[in-house]
Amino acid sequence: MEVFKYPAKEQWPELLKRPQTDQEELRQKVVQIINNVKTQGDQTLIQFARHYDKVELDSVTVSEEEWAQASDSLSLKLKEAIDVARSNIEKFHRSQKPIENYIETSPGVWCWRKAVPIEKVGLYIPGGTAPLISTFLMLAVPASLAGCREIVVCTPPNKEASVHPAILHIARSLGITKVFKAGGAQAIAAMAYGTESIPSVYKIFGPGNRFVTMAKQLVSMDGVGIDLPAGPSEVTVIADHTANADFIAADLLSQAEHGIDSQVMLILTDETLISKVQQALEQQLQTLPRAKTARLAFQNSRIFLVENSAQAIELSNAYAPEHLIIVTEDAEELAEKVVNAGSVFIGPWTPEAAGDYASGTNHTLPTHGYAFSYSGVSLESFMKVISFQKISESGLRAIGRAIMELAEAEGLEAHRRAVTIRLDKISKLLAKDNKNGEGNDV
Ligand SMILES: NC(=O)c1ccc[n+]([C@@H]2O[C@H](COP(=O)([O-])OP(=O)(O)OC[C@H]3O[C@@H](n4cnc5c(N)ncnc54)[C@H](O)[C@@H]3O)[C@@H](O)[C@H]2O)c1
Ligand SMILES: N[C@H](CO)Cc1c[nH]c[nH+]1
Ligand SMILES: [Zn+2]
Repeated sequence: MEVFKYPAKEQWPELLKRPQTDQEELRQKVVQIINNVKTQGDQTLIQFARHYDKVELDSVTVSEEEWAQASDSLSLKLKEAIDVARSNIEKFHRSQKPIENYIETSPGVWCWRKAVPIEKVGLYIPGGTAPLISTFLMLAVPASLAGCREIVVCTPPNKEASVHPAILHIARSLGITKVFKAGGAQAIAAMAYGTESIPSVYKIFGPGNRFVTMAKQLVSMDGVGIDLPAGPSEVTVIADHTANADFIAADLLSQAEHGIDSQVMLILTDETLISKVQQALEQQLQTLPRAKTARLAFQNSRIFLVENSAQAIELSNAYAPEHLIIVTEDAEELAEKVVNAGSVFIGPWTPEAAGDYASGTNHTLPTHGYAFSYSGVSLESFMKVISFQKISESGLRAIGRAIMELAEAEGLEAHRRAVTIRLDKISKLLAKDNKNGEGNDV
């Protein structure tokens, strides 16, 4: 990892750049894949599985036998780990249930919102280099809690031309039956437009590589909802003299091992940590199975030495990392100053891996600078909030003038008349009541 000592602010934009890819070339490739799926459906999925996943599929559907064997093939330890993670994810996401506020904005004018589940959702579970069982929990648990009626799942087939049994085990426990063997951009297209086997959905969720992320962005232009651009993983660590170099190295490696396009950043206020972390990284890489991938990811990654924690947080906010770990004396205070990040991990005992798997927060998070404007997946992501209003006659009289004035200013006469026609009617009714001696307000 290249080291930058006290970089001047003008250099920050260049130093904080994400790994670049030729977006136009990528877009053209993905458009082609999407078009193939639109015209040839399942056949394209089977062809791409042969080409990219190196497996021969008869069908993209999971067989009865695969479903039946899934749970038995898992160890008890893995099942227990899944239960712990699921329980915490459920607790945290259940607490996100939107509150329905019933507000009287003016006398007689009532406004409220109601959250309803999105009826049909598609979950993409990455599986190119690792079967992300945890991503399935992160998406399927809130989708179920939200009450989505139809949950469609796509994940690349593994070497056995099947789906990881843990995914099937979790699916069964949540009552999800529509799991398909399809990966990459073609899976996104299948869930957006439908194929013979895969139903189309209203909104697609899930992280993935650049092909998946580009496909989500392209189908979103065609009216299909997407959660967020959740691409190659990132972590930034802010550390001072109190931090443990071995812990820092482990956390940096945990994201670098995801893929060669991952990016990890280390911001230090203590110069002596630079060599300590570098040594720890080298030592841990010796026994890391995915060391080759991590080393390549380090080519995109950087170490910054800054003067104090205020500068550290400013630099991190200017980068907007997917994950931010803060291990400084004033970690909680610094965490208060975070304005751009997907998820924050405070103190030495909070590894980023905890959020990846089992603390309860969602790990589907914005990358590539999207944390400037996007949040990670939550329970609300699986819901739409519909606004309602009800106005009484007196309520319309109270706000009618404002509506008419604004409509007139916009030159939209029909809008103005939609109010005048009612106010005229109210006036006539009032006049009639007065004549009859009742004089009630309406
Ligand atoms: N941001 C987040 O919240 C988050 C969460 C988990 C994982 N991730 C990221 O998700 C990514 C997962 O990537 P992955 O590759 O392991 O799995 P993936 O499932 O996203 O992609 C694998 C599929 O990509 C397609 N593909 C591979 N090479 C291709 C090519 N040259 N042209 C067209 N299509 C091709 C194949 O169909 C393959 O099945 C990683 O970058 C990881 O960091 C992000
Ligand atoms: N760190 C990834 C999100 O960027 C999520 C993940 C899944 N499994 C392990 N990690
Ligand atoms: Zn991870």
